[in-house]
Amino acid sequence: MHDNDPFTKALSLAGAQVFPAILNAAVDMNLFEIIAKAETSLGMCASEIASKLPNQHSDMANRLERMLPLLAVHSLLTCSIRTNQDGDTEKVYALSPVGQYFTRNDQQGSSLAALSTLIYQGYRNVWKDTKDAILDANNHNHFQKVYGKLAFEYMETDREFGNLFGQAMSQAGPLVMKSILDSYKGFEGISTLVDVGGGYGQALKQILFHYPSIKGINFDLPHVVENAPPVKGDRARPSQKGFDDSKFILGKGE
Ligand SMILES: C[S@@+](CC[C@H](N)C(=O)[O-])C[C@H]1O[C@@H](n2cnc3c(N)ncnc32)[C@H](O)[C@@H]1O
Repeated sequence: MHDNDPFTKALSLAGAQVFPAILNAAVDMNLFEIIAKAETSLGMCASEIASKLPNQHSDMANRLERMLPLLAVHSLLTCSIRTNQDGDTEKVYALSPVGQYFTRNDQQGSSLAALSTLIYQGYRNVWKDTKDAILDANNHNHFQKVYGKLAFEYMETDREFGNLFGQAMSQAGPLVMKSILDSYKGFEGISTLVDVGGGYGQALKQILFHYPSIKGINFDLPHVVENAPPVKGDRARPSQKGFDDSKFILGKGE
């Protein structure tokens, strides 16, 4: 059987739920952060990774050895063979350029980890009845049907979900904004910029960092603004290119 053989492809799709579950477990267990700190570029073997986990048991490395190849098949890790001093070989795993996006190792602490947790765990009740969202003619907002409220109203009552949403947006957003700022020049010449629905204000902070003369107003719902982590700037050197947080204002919507 070949990889592109229809039965092989169909069989792998029949088990398609396994990969999101393993990716979610890897994010929850901080595996990408652990592997990112490997001492050599070749990476770490399963028992070395297991030794860094807070939970220890004798089968841990063996269980990791069953999940790490799946992450490698999906290009999140690289896998190579290391020969030890005694001549034994073992598999070692390192972070790939794709896997880097699931760590928070860049300067802004941006990452796709919280976004994947939001989509897998945060929305788990929404996924259960997906077909209902299609078949029920009266279902115009599936989130509202499942939770009894519109998404942003619900987030005000379920702070855990609201915080996860806020983290997902503020950690993933900068990765997109970085490319926008590289090519889009429409912010040039603006004196005041209002980000309506700006969440925790990370996107606005990035724009103000590139355009220090802009005054920014981050506008969002009161509970979002109240929970936003403080935005720290570069007040000591406001005339230099950088982010001056005296120009950053939080606006509360209703
Ligand atoms: C998809 S998120 C965008 C997050 C943000 N732009 C970022 O990059 O992190 C949409 C945002 O709109 C906000 N929002 C929804 N309804 C709002 C309203 N009536 N007034 C102000 N903000 C609102 C939500 O709280 C949420 O933070």
